Amino acid sequence: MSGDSLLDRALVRLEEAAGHLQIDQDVIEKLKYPRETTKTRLLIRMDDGSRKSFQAWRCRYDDTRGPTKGGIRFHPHSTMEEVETLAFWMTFKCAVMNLPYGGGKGAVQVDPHSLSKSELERLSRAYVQAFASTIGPDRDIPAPDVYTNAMIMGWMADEYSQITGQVSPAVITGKPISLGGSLGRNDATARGGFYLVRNLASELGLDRDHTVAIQGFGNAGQYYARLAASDRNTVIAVSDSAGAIYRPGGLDVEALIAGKSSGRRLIDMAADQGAHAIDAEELLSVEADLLVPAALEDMITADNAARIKAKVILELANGPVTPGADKILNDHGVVVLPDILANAGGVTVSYFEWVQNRQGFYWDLEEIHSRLLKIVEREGRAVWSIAKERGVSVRSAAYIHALDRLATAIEAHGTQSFFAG
Ligand SMILES: NC(=O)c1ccc[n+]([C@@H]2O[C@H](COP(=O)([O-])OP(=O)(O)OC[C@H]3O[C@@H](n4cnc5c(N)ncnc54)[C@H](O)[C@@H]3O)[C@@H](O)[C@H]2O)c1
Repeated sequence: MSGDSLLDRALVRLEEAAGHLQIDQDVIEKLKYPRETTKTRLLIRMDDGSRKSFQAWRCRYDDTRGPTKGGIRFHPHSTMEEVETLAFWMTFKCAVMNLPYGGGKGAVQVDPHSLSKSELERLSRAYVQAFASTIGPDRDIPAPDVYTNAMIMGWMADEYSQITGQVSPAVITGKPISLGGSLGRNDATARGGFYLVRNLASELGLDRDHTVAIQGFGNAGQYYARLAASDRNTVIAVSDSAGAIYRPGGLDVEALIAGKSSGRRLIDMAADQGAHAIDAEELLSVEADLLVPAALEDMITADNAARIKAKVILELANGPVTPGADKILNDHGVVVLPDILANAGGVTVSYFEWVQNRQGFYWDLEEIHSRLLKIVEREGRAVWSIAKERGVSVRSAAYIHALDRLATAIEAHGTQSFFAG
């Protein structure tokens, strides 16, 4: 665990948490490595008749607490190590929320924007053909991640049903509503984070009308902006991959969302909003009470952490703060609400989708929201109490909470597998 890869850095959190619990070394040994990672190349026919192949992976990191669960990412820079790290985080995220799942993740190394819609469909179906015996409603349940969406999940569910000869909507979550998707999945990640902040607001020192800066204006970022604005918070800065805009008096969130859906970049909307276009990096250091990273990993590092002025960071993205940055933020009194808790609303509503598919009875939106609220408040409070009682960061507390559950489950499974091989 001495290296500096993404997975090494993720494992630092495991070691830290283990130091606070009386845990058998066997448990740590089991959680240090993925259970299985399958790598393959997907060969598809392109529209011009040529054939092209793409590297693809599926990792089932740990299934002690239930079938593995985690999204599929389509990204040109995806690597096996990234997939395994994301699967590790999913293992802990499901445990923090007490969902009956282990952690998994998948990816295809592709720039999906370079494919036509029919090429994208062939690639999505090829993924399921390749991993048909890995995934399954009781084995491994994918979902959307960066650059994948409900349409892709619909194609994948359909392909799986054709292969197995059965309608199996519970094999995948994040599907279109017409194919068994759940109400409330679209904004679930942002909503979970929003409920967490609202519930802990007085402990965090955030007033009702606090100011917010959001890095990344995709699914998670846009929905967070909308929820925050509707609760009288003021969204003062937002960024996408092209740059950031800042208006101390507040931005018109709905106009920005409408502009993004018609393909405009945020910086092109600065003038309409009376906002300044600023460098993407500058967004991190604006005078906002709450900073919401909602883009990609490793955005807040030891190089820029000291410039952050926010009191609280809500990690809607996975892994946006490096361990080096964590230390600086901690020293500066910035509270980080960690990804495995802050963005777990998405997997929680995915869990609701799976439950509804299996029972064949569908809930209304009010029921989804109230069940999500209950789980976020229960686990958020539990994590906060651990942080206060033990005098540790909220991140360490979330890992301690999750590791305790994982260790109990690993021990409950018994030791037979230790002797089998
Ligand atoms: N969508 C979910 O349900 C969900 C659930 C859990 C975690 N997450 C995590 O949230 C993050 C965002 O996911 P998403 O679904 O919103 O993705 P998305 O693709 O919809 O949006 C990503 C956004 O980040 C922006 N971006 C990329 N690079 C940037 C940079 N350098 N600076 C500023 N902005 C940049 C993009 O322009 C885009 O606006 C990821 O880390 C993902 O793993 C998402």
